[in-house]
Amino acid sequence: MAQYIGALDQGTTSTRFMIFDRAGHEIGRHQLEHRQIQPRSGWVEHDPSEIWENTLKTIAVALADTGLAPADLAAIGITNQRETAVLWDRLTGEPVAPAIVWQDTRTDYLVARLDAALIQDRTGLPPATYFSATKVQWLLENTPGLLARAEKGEVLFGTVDSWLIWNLTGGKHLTDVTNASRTMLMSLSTLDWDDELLAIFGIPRAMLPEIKSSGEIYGTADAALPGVPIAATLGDQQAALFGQTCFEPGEAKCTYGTGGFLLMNTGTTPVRSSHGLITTVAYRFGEAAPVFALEGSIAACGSAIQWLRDQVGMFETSADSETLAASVDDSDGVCFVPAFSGLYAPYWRPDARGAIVGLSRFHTAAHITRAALEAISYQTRDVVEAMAQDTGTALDALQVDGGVTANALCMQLQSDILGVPVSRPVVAETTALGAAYAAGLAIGFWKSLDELRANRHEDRRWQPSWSAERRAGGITRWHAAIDRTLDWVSVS
Ligand SMILES: Nc1ncnc2c1ncn2[C@@H]1O[C@H](COP(=O)(O)OP(=O)(O)O)[C@@H](O)[C@H]1O
Ligand SMILES: O=P(O)(O)OC[C@H](O)CO
Repeated sequence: MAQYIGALDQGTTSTRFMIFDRAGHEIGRHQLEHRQIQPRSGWVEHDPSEIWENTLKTIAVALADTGLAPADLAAIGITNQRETAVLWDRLTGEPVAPAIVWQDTRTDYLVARLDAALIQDRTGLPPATYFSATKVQWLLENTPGLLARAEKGEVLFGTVDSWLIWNLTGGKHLTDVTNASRTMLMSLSTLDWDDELLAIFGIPRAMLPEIKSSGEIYGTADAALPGVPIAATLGDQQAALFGQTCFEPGEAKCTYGTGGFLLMNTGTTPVRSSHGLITTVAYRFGEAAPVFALEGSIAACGSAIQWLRDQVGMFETSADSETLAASVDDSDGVCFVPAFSGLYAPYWRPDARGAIVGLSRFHTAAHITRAALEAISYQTRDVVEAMAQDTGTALDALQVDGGVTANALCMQLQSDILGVPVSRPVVAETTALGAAYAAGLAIGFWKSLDELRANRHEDRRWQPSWSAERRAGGITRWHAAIDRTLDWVSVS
């Protein structure tokens, strides 16, 4: 058998192809950013063709840089930004519209009309612009002739995993159950598309992909990787949970990328949240029982840093945020709530918008940047609290990963604000690693979950240093700042 497994990680900001060996060590990678297209306030789009072109380039360069051939890969796994909706023409394979990205809020008026109890009960998701269903509905209602073509099966829908599999295999229309669970169209009890939901959103079944498990051979990649089996697909947050080897109920991780996502494995029984969390599918291998997770999704995490960098111009690179924030001892009472797309978990307030409060003439870019790092940590604390209330178990440490965890100050603040240790693994690219692990397990490259667990090694651990009084004061001020962001826009 070939000695390596590949992972294609198509994230909100960038696309990367990574290659791992049997010990879970990274052998090589290539990564390319794509454009964040924001034609109007609240709209966020990606160009599906650009994403596909970047996919081909990252695969080619990663192979060239490592001197490997496709035949050296035993399989690849795919992992992707979730919820983002892509529609394309079945005959030409061309996108029929820009992809509507998970952060996009243009469909808030459609969400406001939904029966929240029905949606939540059927899908495990609180109705929100975040999920795919209203994005597809919006495209069908606002593109002349599209609905008629979709009804005839001429126009297809998929989340980004489906788009990539379609292109990699030359025309298979599939998704996996973790991605399907984010569309707001799948029943959590049948794990199939739900006819009543399809009717509510006006989405023809003919345009939907077939729902497969997260780990099985879907086909071989004829483009870019001739002959290599595609053996796993998971949404990126579920892949990170898997890559962090959270295989047992109660094990959790938090990934800090463009958004922030805390997932806890809840075993083979879905746990319903009473505190603003999502019930989602964590993974399923073949016909085995599905494993579920509780998730706290935070809309803006690294994107708050990107915003200060790109829109406001406070620093040159994301890494500079750490140096700038470290130049002051604290945020001196400044709070930054990056509710750019409203607030997700545990608040689910589409009417909220971002705010920086507590400013005086004394404050500088350093205080605001430090407040952004604190906000990432306070938002995470809010979902950790909700998780503790739902499960009755408090976390005794937090496993972290994702781009923002390169920021040691942010991780120290996270430990201070949570009051528990924060642990980052040696392989911080746990999303890609999780997709590789799932693919490797599906083809027998790795034999057991225990073998994968033995590969996890801690790189760095941060210990809490704040007094309980300081922590309590910070949390009170954070919640006061949250209150000031609410009721800012009308969503009906
Ligand atoms: N040193 C850093 N400090 C703070 N934020 C960072 C740092 N490095 C990267 N980021 C942020 O991390 C995000 C990218 O993380 P990544 O895990 O690649 O995200 P995604 O999967 O969403 O594309 C960006 O928003 C970037 O601004
Ligand atoms: O691209 P990321 O890592 O920010 O993840 C995006 C999530 O999948 C959205 O639900």
